[in-house]
Amino acid sequence: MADLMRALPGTAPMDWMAVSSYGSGTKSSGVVRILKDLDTDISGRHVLIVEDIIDSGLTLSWIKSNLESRKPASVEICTLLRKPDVVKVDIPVKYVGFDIPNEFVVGYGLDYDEKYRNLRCVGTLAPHVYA
Ligand SMILES: O=P(O)(O)OC[C@H]1O[C@H](OP(=O)(O)OP(=O)(O)O)[C@H](O)[C@@H]1O
Ligand SMILES: Nc1nc2[nH]cnc2c(=O)[nH]1
Repeated sequence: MADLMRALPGTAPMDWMAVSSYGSGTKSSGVVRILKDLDTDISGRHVLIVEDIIDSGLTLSWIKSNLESRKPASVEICTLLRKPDVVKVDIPVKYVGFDIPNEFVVGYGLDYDEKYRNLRCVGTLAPHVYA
């Protein structure tokens, strides 16, 4: 997020939502839980959702509908990483950093069971780590 903000030409107010559907696994549970909601009223505002990764698209599809129910002026999506499965759900993503293969990745903020977020790169884990 800090890297994105440094790359923007102007300033934009930011707010955070924390949601989880993966928990401590590498497969989506299919249930999205809000761990922390926005503090800002977004009605009438132009909203850019910033995601780290879109995999099945389930999380974003849920977040987008949830935010749209709050009557913003517009909702667009930006993601650092996008996996191929997301084509199965119809989510228009305005800004994509990298399209990546269908593998579970960690690093640069992405975790496996709350580990590896601190890696400066994005990479895959050796299979024995999941076992
Ligand atoms: O497109 P999807 O298949 O829904 O996956 C994408 C979501 O998965 C990750 O969150 P995650 O649920 O892993 O958060 P957590 O690690 O805190 O459980 C990531 O931050 C996205 O929000
Ligand atoms: N850490 C991590 N979380 C995810 N959530 C959905 N896909 C992924 C992934 O590849 N890595």
